[in-house]
Amino acid sequence: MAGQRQGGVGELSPPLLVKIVMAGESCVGKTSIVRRYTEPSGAPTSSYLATIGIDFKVKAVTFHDTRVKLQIWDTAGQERFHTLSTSYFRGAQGFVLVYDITNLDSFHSITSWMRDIHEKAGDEVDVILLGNKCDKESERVVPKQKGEKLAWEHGIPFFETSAKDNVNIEEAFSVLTKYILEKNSCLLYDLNVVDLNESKKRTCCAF
Ligand SMILES: Nc1nc2c(ncn2[C@@H]2O[C@H](COP(=O)(O)OP(=O)(O)OP(=O)(O)O)[C@@H](O)[C@H]2O)c(=O)[nH]1
Repeated sequence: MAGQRQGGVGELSPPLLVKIVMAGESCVGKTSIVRRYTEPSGAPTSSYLATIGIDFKVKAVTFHDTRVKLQIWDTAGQERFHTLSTSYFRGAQGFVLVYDITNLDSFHSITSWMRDIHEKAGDEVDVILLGNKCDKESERVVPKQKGEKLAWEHGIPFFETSAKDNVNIEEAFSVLTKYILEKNSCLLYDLNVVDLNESKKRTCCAF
């Protein structure tokens, strides 16, 4: 059980570090989703500002008494940043793969993004698929069933989300975190600057 393992709140152990990477085409809403999840008043602004290169945010969560520090890397979806963006895939434990329900190309590109993820981060990483902008129902071109089918084919969870209306954002990250922690993979404790030698040690989760 997560509550009985080291890393529990009561023991004041350092949090586990989990690296999550946002992936998907430009303008699908990756930055807006990260902002909505990590900032208290994280509603997206109506003006679009493309991510240049890479950005990251940190969010501390407690999961079944285990403290977790989510390091969320927000990559740029523009083609010219593709090599840079995918270079950050290595070492990630989880991916939030996003398309826009009003943009068919962004949906069709998901298979290629999945290939990139497995090529760079291995087959064991956890991925969730998000069909974002579900508040724009009148402009929808990707039926929900198509998203569900694609996710089913890849064996990954699926949510339709709205960063604008805050629909399913918390739920999506919560499911991804749960999957990562349950996988019993080796995660690092975030010892920060307390003891640099200790922080290099790998510690296996014992769920
Ligand atoms: N209606 C609606 N608009 C959204 C939603 N999420 C994002 N947007 C808008 O979509 C545009 C692009 O959002 P971003 O979050 O910058 O997209 P991105 O995927 O990070 O784009 P890149 O940085 O180019 O990769 C912005 O104008 C947002 O306000 C949503 O859920 N609903």
